[in-house]
Amino acid sequence: MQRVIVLDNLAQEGLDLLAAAEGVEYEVRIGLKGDELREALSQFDGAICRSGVKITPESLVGNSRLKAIVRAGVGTDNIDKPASTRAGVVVMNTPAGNTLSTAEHAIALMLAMSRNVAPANQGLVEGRWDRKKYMGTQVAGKTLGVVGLGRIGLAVATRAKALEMNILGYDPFMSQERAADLGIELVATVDEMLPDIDYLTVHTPLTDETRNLIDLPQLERIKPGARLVNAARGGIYNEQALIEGLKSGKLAGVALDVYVDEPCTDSPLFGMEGVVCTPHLGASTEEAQTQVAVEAVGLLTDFLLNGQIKNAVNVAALDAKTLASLRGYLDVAYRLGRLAVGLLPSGIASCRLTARGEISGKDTKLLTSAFSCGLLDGVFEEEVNLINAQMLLEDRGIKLTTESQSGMGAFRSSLTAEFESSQGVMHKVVGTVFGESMPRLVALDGYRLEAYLDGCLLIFTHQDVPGIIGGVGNICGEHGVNIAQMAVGRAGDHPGGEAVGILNLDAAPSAEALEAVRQLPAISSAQVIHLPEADELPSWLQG
Ligand SMILES: NC(=O)c1ccc[n+]([C@@H]2O[C@H](COP(=O)([O-])OP(=O)(O)OC[C@H]3O[C@@H](n4cnc5c(N)ncnc54)[C@H](O)[C@@H]3O)[C@@H](O)[C@H]2O)c1
Ligand SMILES: O=C(O)CC[C@@H](O)C(=O)O
Repeated sequence: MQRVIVLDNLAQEGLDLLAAAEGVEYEVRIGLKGDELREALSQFDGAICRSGVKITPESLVGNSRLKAIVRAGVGTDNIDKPASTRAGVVVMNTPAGNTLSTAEHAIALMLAMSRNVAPANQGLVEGRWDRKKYMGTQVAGKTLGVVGLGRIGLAVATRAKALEMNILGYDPFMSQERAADLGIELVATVDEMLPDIDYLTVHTPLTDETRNLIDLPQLERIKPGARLVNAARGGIYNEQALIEGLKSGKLAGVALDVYVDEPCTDSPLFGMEGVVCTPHLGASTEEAQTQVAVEAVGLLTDFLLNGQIKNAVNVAALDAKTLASLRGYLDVAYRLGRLAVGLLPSGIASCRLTARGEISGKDTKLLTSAFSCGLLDGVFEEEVNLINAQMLLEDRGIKLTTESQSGMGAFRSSLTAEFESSQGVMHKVVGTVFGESMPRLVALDGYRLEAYLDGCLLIFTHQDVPGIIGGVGNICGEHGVNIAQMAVGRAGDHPGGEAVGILNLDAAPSAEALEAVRQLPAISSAQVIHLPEADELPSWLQG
């Protein structure tokens, strides 16, 4: 049973879907923080939240169960993404469900601010008929600056055009042509638009570039009497600068839905003339909440039940079809990682994974992650998976590079892993898939062979002389160890040189048997490496 925790208010339609999902059970626990949140998260496989709960690094400490957090909404700034990735937790969001509602809210704030809707209403509530006091301003014919022309920014621009406003836009990821098609005049910097705008609205995420995008220096440049709207994220406008801009008269109005610290119930901006504020209501419509809740539940159940990753913000997308088509090679990559650790048990400093043939056109990042999982499995208390493996490898300073070569070589597809210890000991192994799903080792340190890539492997190097296989086979027989398959490989086509042998054994040989193999004349080294059987594979590899 997959257990899901709902950490913020979620529309009933989403909860109904969770209740109906087979193999899933859920609990709603709102308002958690600190130790309570950490303990709760450790008992669930998936979590759904909005912007209320804060998923901090501390809240994920020691958590080996949680696999995914889905944000029912756009902004994931309340979820620590690096900490989630490190903990192997995929973070997904529902980016489109609340676009129109938020755009409408930005427009509503702009109009309410222009026509003094909030104070005029308050005047009536207090018994005043103040028709002179609340002289407004018309938006038609005015210029609106839109910073951030993504989903919401464009929806705001379209609506503002319908209100007969002129639109100046700024977004480094928008082309002149596309902007012109939408009737937006694109400018090269925010500074450039400031002297020309009557209204400004921002629709970017809060990042290092957008934090304090509008501060005192920008207010110097802005057209006197400008009105500012923020329904994106608190902090894009510097709140202190807004206060000073209003006090000096440089700004005629400010409309905010979002704040630096939320919840925010006490701000010097509240009650100032020209200011209208709402408590983060952009997405608070029945339509938006139903849509994001339904989408969030779909994303989480698809992931927990089928391994499908969509709308992830900390890892690449992974649909069920890609996962199925790659499963055989993910398995080989994982096993080559395990084999690498077996061959270099004292530690690996760097490795290179090369995908050859048909597989080179597939998602090599995923193959690299699977190989990294093989390298690190069992090293940490937490589960290592496709989400966190590469980051954990980087944390430990292990260099891993990936290459793709479209040429096929001897196999339609193969994966080559080369790895080196910090003492300079190197190995090179090549794996492929036989049939649909049979992982095979087809080369070891330049020796061509064909060995199973699972269970117990007895690997020995020897002089290529008669009697070696017989000698090793006799020792196994004497010690009651059954040989499932054997493979020998020589470096070139000529006998008599160095060779390698691999026996796939049904059980691990005793230390005594291994020592007896080592003592055979012409054997130069022998070691036993355990690779996982099908039922020992990590959950993400089990189909
Ligand atoms: N008030 C609410 O309830 C509410 C609801 C939904 C979304 N939001 C917020 O609205 C914002 C926009 O959401 P969206 O769905 O449109 O996101 P989006 O990803 O579709 O668009 C963001 C745009 O910002 C642009 N951008 C990034 N950095 C920029 C920069 N330095 N300067 C200019 N443009 C930059 C990007 O190129 C992108 O086009 C987000 O911060 C989101 O969290 C708020
Ligand atoms: O959950 C909410 O209501 C806030 C939504 C909004 O800030 C978002 O980023 O999607």
